[in-house]
Amino acid sequence: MGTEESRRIPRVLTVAGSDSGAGAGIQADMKACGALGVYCTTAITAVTAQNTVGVQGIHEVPADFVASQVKSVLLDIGADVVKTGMLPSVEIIRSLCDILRTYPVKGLVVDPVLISTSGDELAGPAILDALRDDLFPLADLVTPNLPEASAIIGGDPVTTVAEMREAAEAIHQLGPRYVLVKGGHLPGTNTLIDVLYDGVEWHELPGSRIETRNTHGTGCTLASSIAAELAKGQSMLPAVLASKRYLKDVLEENATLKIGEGKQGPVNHLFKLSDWEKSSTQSKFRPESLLLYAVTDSSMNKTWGRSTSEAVRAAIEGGATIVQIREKEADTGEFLQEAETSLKVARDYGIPLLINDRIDIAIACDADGVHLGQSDLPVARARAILGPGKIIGVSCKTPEQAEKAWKDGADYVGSGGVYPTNTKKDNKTIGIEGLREVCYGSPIPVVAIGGISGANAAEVMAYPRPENLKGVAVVSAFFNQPDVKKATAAVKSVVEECLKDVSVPNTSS
Ligand SMILES: Nc1ncnc2c1ncn2[C@@H]1O[C@H](COP(=O)(O)OP(=O)(O)OP(=O)(O)O)[C@@H](O)[C@H]1O
Ligand SMILES: Cc1ncc(CO)c(N)n1
Ligand SMILES: [Mg+2]
Repeated sequence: MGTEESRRIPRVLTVAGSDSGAGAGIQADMKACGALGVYCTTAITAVTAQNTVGVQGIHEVPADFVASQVKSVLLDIGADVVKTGMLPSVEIIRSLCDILRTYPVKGLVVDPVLISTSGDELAGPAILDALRDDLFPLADLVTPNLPEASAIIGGDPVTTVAEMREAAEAIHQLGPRYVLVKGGHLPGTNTLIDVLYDGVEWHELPGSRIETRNTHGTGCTLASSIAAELAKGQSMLPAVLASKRYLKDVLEENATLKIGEGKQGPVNHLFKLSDWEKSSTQSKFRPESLLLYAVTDSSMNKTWGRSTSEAVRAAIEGGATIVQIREKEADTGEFLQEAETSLKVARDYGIPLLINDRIDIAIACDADGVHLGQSDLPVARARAILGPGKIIGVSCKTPEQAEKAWKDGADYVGSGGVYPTNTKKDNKTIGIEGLREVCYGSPIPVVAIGGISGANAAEVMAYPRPENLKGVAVVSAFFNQPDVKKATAAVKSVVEECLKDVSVPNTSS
């Protein structure tokens, strides 16, 4: 091994149940620890079938196998802190206590999971005695919710802060160093208080109630994030406060998130890692954007005395849903300049703009992607350079080319020339039949290109058409015209008619 000091990471071992809905249980613990930079190992005590409606089933893991999981972790990876969640049998509790006496850890956080926030029972009354007699005396912290606190102290109601304080004191008598009675179930108040008791002092820790359905797993999350903070070396009160801050962020950021149809959505622990809608790992490509694809041509723009960006604006105002800057004559500086001004226009309208062939230009102006021909940079290399967040289209004349484009990471295929065209020299015409063969052989969406205009767009897009044929790409019929906006709108109305027409079979094919 090199002389380099090996890096350490705080470790938590969670001994808990699996929540198939992933808002609570083992899944919550792993995600919360991950979000807080702590390595979380697991010993699964039960597998539950759960969702946002409630608990549909529980399958207990035999106590000896829970013990094996715990030992496998402690004897190799080790743990700074152990956190317990759902412990569905007395045998599991007792075998865990035996192990913890043999292999002591720095901290033990016990979330006495009896009843989930959805009100479903997760552990029967027999568990209570084992928790009280065996596990609590070993615990640094016990974190009951209000129903659990009530059950632990024998059933007296715990629905006010005063009763929470009394319950915390009574539970502290059972042996844990600290007790945190969680106030998420406090009725009719906008301020939720958690009460932390250390045997001498009560800390009433307030938090505003956040209006959200996504509270399934709040207790597990609080307990495991406290375990994570303790594993980092925090003392108890700062660890609890840091965890409450984390949970507050999670609940606030995901207040309106919709997961599941039930009353209780899950906690979304890892929201900070990436916002899927913005993250660069999420392709921006939407197949429906291929409906009306405007491909610019600088020689036509010169003929009609308009700049590329003026042509782009007119096409978008006429209804173009995606734009490609195709420049075969200009030098790189001119091309980049055209691309940048056109990109500003496209961004104003929220329309994706791709660059034809030139991946360097696409990168330089941060375009939404590139469209590559068969003789351009190989698609796999372009994908490796551009990453997953950019759109890549590929010109294909055969189903084999389409399948290869897909395998190499393309988002869509441009297939043609469907009709003879002047805008691409020596371009083989494949016709409607050739286009359909490519569509049937392509796993990814297809846009038709080549000589398409208002006069023949219906033939291309008429129903029935291949499901993945998403639109038409047009050059001359848009840009070799006195009024680009009008010309674009004319083709758009033909195509949109075809989309509406899903009943009458196309008679011309
Ligand atoms: N709507 C909410 N807004 C803000 N904080 C909340 C809300 N609901 C719960 N909390 C907080 O979440 C933490 C967990 O409390 P709660 O009573 O929900 O635990 P629990 O019932 O064990 O949760 P679960 O069983 O779903 O894991 C507490 O700090 C509580 O104040
Ligand atoms: C498996 C599991 N553990 C804990 C909770 C706490 O709510 C839950 N709902 N499910
Ligand atoms: Mg709970």
